[in-house]
Amino acid sequence: MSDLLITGARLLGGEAKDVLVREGTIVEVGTGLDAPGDVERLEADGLALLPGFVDLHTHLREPGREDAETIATGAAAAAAGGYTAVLAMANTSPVTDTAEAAERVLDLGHEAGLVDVQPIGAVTKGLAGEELAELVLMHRSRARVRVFSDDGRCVSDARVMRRALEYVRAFGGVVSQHSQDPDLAGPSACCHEGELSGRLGLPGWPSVAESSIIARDAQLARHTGSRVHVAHVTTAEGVEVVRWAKAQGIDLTAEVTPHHLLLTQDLLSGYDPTFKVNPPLRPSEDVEALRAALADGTIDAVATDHAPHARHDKEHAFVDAAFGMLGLETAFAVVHDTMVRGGRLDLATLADRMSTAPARIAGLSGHGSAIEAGAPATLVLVDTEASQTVDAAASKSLSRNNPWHGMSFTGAVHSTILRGRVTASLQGAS
Ligand SMILES: NC(=O)N[C@@H](CC(=O)O)C(=O)O
Ligand SMILES: [Zn+2]
Ligand SMILES: [Zn+2]
Repeated sequence: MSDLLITGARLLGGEAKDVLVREGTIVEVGTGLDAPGDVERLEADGLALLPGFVDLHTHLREPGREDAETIATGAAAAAAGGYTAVLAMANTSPVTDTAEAAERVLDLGHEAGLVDVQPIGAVTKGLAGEELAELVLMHRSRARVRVFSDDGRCVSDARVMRRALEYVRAFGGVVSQHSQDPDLAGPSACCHEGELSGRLGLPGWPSVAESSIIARDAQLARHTGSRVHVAHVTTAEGVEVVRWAKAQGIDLTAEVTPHHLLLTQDLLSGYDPTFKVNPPLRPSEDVEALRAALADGTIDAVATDHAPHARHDKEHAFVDAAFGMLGLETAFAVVHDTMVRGGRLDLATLADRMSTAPARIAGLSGHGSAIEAGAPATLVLVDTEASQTVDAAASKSLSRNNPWHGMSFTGAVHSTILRGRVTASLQGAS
């Protein structure tokens, strides 16, 4: 591998520096650096250099639904979005509930070679919510699984959740919970419960279905001395419970999606299934609470919940369409435009929320590191001035359920670098 010299990049949006990379590792950060011999140059004047993004919540559809996404196409979308690692949710077919299944996902990620694909293990066998999956064997496998989730479904049985937390505590694992009390918000609930759901005649999904599960899980985390991560928090009530739990010293972290940071429930009035997602889009007061919580650190991380779906699963009447939207390629633009240009976050804090914090939550080494000599060259260059209009047809994803199509944002990923290798660039992957 040739050396790589990145010149003139603003580190975390601050001072301009040159970064010299050898054998995938940063060897020098300074000014006026030069490298003799075989060196690939990346002129980064005016661009900002951040640690590569880490997505705690990605749905790749392999195995089982390779018509919607494969590990290779999802990895390409991730690299285009500035990601250097993604955690692949377990709700595939078959479910990632064994050591072999987890190793298979890991190996397919290696073959694709564009981002580190770290499998998430199911909490329960077949996501059925009853019998625990092979948590310890998945952890001991080559995949070293540390994050477990039945995402798509809530681990609603408190006894099962308690036992899962006891098991993962032994090796520093974490349970990522899809917080949706199925008795309060059943499988057809698809619109925030309120005046709008009544007017549209759509089954309601009340905020308390989220906040009550977060509260219960916080209590279980305290009781077991274990760790819970709240997937896709979407409501002001949910944020309030997360804030309370942290104030008690409970080991709990939370993530928010780009779509819940920007889009609101009003988009549902046209019954366009592109905007059908679980949990549903919420009113603007919730969006405001989520932005404030991400800014003040109550919410630790941004996670995409990238959820590709084939046309024939999405193009139905609203109530019958699949839940979920694409997110990997647009996450930085949406978060930058909403939070950084919105004056709520600086670039260094964005890097924490999109890289350092998620890497820490997932226990993923080699990602989210400080940009200094000795660290892996796992980085993203972003252009904070570039404006772009999203074109669904240009996506690397196999699916087209893109709620951002036609929208314009300021902020774009310029190049993604995984251990010294450019995995995506504005000009296409090299
Ligand atoms: N978010 C979604 O709307 N859908 C996810 C499942 C999930 O994250 O709950 C999916 O797998 O399609
Ligand atoms: Zn979910
Ligand atoms: Zn999900």
